[in-house]
Amino acid sequence: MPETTLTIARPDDWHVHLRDGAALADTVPAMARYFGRAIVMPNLLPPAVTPEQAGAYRERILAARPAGSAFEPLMVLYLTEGTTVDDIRRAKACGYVHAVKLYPAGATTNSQSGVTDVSNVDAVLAEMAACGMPLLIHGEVTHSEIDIFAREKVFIDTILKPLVARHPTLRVVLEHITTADAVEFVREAPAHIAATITAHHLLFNRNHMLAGGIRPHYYCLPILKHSRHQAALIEAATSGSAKFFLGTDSAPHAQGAKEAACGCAGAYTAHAAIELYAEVFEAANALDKLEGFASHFGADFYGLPRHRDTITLVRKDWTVPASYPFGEHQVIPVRAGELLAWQVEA
Ligand SMILES: NC(=O)N[C@@H](CC(=O)O)C(=O)O
Ligand SMILES: [Zn+2]
Ligand SMILES: [Zn+2]
Repeated sequence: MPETTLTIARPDDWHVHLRDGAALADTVPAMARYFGRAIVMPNLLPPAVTPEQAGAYRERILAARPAGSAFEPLMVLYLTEGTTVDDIRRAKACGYVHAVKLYPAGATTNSQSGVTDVSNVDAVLAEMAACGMPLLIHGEVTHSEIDIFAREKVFIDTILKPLVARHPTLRVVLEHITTADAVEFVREAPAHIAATITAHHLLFNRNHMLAGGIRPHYYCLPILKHSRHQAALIEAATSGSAKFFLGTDSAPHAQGAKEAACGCAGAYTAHAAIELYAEVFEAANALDKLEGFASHFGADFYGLPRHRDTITLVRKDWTVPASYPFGEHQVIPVRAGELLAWQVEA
């Protein structure tokens, strides 16, 4: 008999995009539905590069919370070649900045202010290692001659391995991993090097995006890979290893920006995040491993307390709406119009 309910400690999302402005009225309530905390990505236009800018962004998020919500946004500084050691010290001291994000310049949405050569930020990384500030990494190279499906592996081999060798105590999260190569790198690395895994990279491979028609709502970065990489991610997420934890990378874009001749990268999953992960863990016969992945390992890595309260998932079919409001626009969610098997009890 399949399990019909599952109660787990309240989960957190260790990688999400809430955007800004009018969109916050939609993205923050969606995230606050049952997530206790979220690591909020700083790739705004312009990006949040100082603790003051991150603090102002935090206030805008807090103001968009539904009445009575205890949802806590955990802020991240956007690393640029202008970031100073003093920025890191002030970020550590302010209490609300929990990490610094490395975007290789040109790698993804709003990464144009990112880093062109990581050796230019070594002094800042040394300060982060000294004060225990985690570095979150979008792990892809950007050179036009490198195949898009190889960009994560080439980044690990040519940028990340030398970086962790230069900064052996730096806490690192390789974000939204998509390959067996990333799983292997993280698994073999010391305990202070971890990874987040999205629901969509567990549920889908590149055939879902490209076979039988091109489906722009599956287009995200790093791009969906071969099913053998998907299998490696499922194995890692459901293994019970504390090095792999939940980060949705829910990244909403307006419908028109995705359904375009040159569409934006990003998949929206905040409408059904834990519900989508539950489907993956159930299919892998590993529902007993969902709580560690979703509610324990990320908090432990960031040195934050695990939540004491719980949420309950119920096995009950529901149909995902065709779209959700997104500021002045609409966003098309992952699995729009399709059935999902799990629901979170209100
Ligand atoms: N993942 C994506 O495809 N897009 C993200 C950026 C990112 O996380 O790389 C976004 O901000 O839209
Ligand atoms: Zn990214
Ligand atoms: Zn992201």
